[in-house]
Amino acid sequence: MGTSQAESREIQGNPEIDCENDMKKPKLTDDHQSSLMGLIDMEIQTNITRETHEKPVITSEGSIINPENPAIDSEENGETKENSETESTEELKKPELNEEYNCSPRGVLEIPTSDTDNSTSSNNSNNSGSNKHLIPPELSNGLQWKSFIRNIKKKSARRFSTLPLLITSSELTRRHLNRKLSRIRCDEDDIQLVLPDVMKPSWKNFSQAELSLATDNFTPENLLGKGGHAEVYKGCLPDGTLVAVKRLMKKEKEGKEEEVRTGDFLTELGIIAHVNHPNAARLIGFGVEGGLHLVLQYSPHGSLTSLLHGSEKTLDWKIRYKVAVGVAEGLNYLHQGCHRRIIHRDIKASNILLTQDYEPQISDFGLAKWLPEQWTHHIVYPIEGTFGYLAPEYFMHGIVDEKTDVFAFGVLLLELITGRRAVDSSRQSLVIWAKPLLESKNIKELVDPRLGEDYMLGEMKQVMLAASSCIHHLSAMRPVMSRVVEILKGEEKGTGEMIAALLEHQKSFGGRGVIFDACDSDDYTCSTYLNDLDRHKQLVLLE
Ligand SMILES: Nc1ncnc2c1ncn2[C@@H]1O[C@H](COP(=O)(O)OP(=O)(O)OP(=O)(O)O)[C@@H](O)[C@H]1O
Repeated sequence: MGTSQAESREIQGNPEIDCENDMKKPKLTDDHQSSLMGLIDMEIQTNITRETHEKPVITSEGSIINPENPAIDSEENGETKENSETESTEELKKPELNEEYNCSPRGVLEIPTSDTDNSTSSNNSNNSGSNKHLIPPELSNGLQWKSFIRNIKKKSARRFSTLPLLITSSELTRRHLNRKLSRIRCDEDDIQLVLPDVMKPSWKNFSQAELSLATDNFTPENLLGKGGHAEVYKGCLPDGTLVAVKRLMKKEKEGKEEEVRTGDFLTELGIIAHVNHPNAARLIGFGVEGGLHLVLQYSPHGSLTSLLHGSEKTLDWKIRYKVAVGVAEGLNYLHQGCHRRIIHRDIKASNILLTQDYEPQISDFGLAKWLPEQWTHHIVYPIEGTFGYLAPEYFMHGIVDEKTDVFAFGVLLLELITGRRAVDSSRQSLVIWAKPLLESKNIKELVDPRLGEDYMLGEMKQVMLAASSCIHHLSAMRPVMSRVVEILKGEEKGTGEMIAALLEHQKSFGGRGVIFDACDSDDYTCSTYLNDLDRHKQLVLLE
């Protein structure tokens, strides 16, 4: 999460609640303390239902936007007022829920209540009688925990709207559970998590004292970075492991409601705990005392932004190419290789961290969305992300699918090629600047002058080809990430194979047809897109 980006995020909770339609949703009562992971699960569901705060927001980086969207306003907001936004969304997506996607990433992370709370558990979205879990006594009894729960309960009550539930206990069949889930123990604590077999991590639940010890009491000297709603501190565990402790800030300048920020934070926890790939940030543990904390693997080289744009030293082409391929593989995993289909929604240089050997890791899953298999896309509000990286169908219509990330990845590739920022200090969009040069294959003009001739021409051409196809203004024309990986590695397929791969890909998403895209029509040309982008920029800058 880049500071300016998060600073500009502005969301309002859904003021309209349809409690009567919440029959299947987890009910939280004072007597039934739900678990952290159960709450994460709810967070993910409610995340989908947020309504936009229609005011566009500008940030120091020009990074975030939340523009008024006429199409949305006229067609969907009206409906939202009467019937809830669900219906319009449903109409577009026509989801047919089945057991294959009846639990979200958050769903499988649930830690239901203690044995005495069986009644609540049965209401809980993912619980099944055979999956009882325990909250550690220090959590379930502690004031800290109670106030945390209370806080979230308020939020849950306010923000549950009428989206169809993606997860219900009845939908979780035993066969499904047996096949996909296993119970694991979470470190020494009595937390037991339900997780896919493949993952089996052992997260530690850190006490406040342990986190304070690790970070030297969160001393400013250990501050690694500050986002819009979190601060990240370097820490060292007693066994010498270096970690990054991400702490949710209590207050935010922007006025984003605390409960919404908590939601984003839990979203991040829910997703990050679910991913397991060398090119995705790794969760070591979490803490709930004295606020919400994520404990992550420490990335010694910091973010790609600092290496590419914030350092005197020129970043070698070899590392740039490694980053390009690694991020592509990480995204391909999120989209297709992961247990669930995850759209990151905020791919940008500051969210790519580098390990000791410069292996890139996708981080900051605060905006990520889980997309059910047979849905073509989400329509989301508010339109969050970072200006300069946003696909046209997203910033104009709020449409989110894999191609949203593909576009942002294309912009990231342009940064690696050119050494320029997605939006420079004079608010010039890198996409607008680079498009004509890519089309004319003007390598000399495009390539970062700091690189001189120190790059492999073949690799450079591959990265340029990938960038060019990823930033296509028509989402259907952008390649899927598996193909982007091939292009980057020079394993490009012929046209026939490409079409076959595309059809195969579509089949793998439940036979959906060509991905719906409001911008995908013959009369939506590249120049229309560039005009839109320019107008969009003006809108952001005017605010
Ligand atoms: N695991 C890590 N290892 C090293 N540094 C990290 C790690 N995680 C985060 N950081 C540093 O802290 C900064 C802030 O991280 P984070 O992703 O939480 O915030 P952000 O991206 O700035 O937030 P937002 O974009 O939501 O405003 C990062 O840009 C990075 O420099």
